[in-house]
Amino acid sequence: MKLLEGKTVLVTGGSTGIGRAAAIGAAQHGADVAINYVASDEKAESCIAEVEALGRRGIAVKGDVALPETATDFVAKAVEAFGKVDVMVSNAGICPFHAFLDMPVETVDRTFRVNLHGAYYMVQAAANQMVKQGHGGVIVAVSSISALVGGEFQTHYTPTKAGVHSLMQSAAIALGKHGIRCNSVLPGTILTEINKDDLADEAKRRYMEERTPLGRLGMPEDLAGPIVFLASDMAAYVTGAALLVDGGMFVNLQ
Ligand SMILES: NC(=O)C1=CN([C@@H]2O[C@H](COP(=O)(O)OP(=O)(O)OC[C@H]3O[C@@H](n4cnc5c(N)ncnc54)[C@H](OP(=O)(O)O)[C@@H]3O)[C@@H](O)[C@H]2O)C=CC1
Ligand SMILES: C[C@H](O)[C@@H]1OC(=O)[C@H](O)[C@@H]1O
Repeated sequence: MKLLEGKTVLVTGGSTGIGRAAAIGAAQHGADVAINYVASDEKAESCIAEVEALGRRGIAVKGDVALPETATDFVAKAVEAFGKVDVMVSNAGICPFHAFLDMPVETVDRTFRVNLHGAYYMVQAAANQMVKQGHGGVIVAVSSISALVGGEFQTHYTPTKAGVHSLMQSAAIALGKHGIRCNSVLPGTILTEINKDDLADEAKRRYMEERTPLGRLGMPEDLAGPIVFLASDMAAYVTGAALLVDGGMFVNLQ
């Protein structure tokens, strides 16, 4: 059964990792897809090639989500190509691991601007388009298990993920009257570019695997199903919710 037949789905940070898996998952479920990305031209093109190989339409729009104009431009280009926006997956993010006491101001500012300001601008731009269209819509934000727990080298990152989680709760209230649902997914540790260097440390990787009741770290594709589900009518009465997708890592105290 195809869950997103005829829908237009926008994904930020769609060139690699979780965003790419969400874009391809949406296309597999019948959606046309627009992705945003900031640097990886070839990877963005190859994502769109995969979308088109599935018989769906796709466009890639380059832009830094930290800038508000990237959001309005992304939405405008998607509307130009496909006529509407049904779903926004706000996913783009960075996590430059660094110790707390000597954290550079620039690293803090950039992480906040990309992960939190970027999500805010994208969600707002998509919501304005959905309100204008007048037939509701869906926003799914990629938050993190890190919205709920800390990380020694993520003191600049975890507050942004808590912020994204909170943004979805408030947006669900602000946008419910327009028929727009807002939810977040909270991935655990998923093997992507964002943590390639961090998990190159064999001992750390083994420790993270052992903390996971399902016995393995996540793959980007593990997020595609939950994101497609939340974007679909199967989740028609789900808003303001947060779905952990972490192999059980969060509940594993002892
Ligand atoms: N991997 C994990 O364990 C977890 C990840 N997450 C979250 O998932 C999201 C996706 O990360 P993940 O797939 O792991 O990492 P990746 O590094 O594989 O993907 C990040 C994506 O975001 C894009 N991006 C980065 N900065 C910007 C920017 N300024 N403007 C526009 N696009 C940008 C990248 O584009 P480009 O390739 O062009 O640089 C890329 O498409 C992030 O929000 C992250 O916080 C949450 C929990 C766990
Ligand atoms: C980048 C980390 O490996 C990843 O990001 C998160 O949000 C979680 O903390 C994961 O461990």
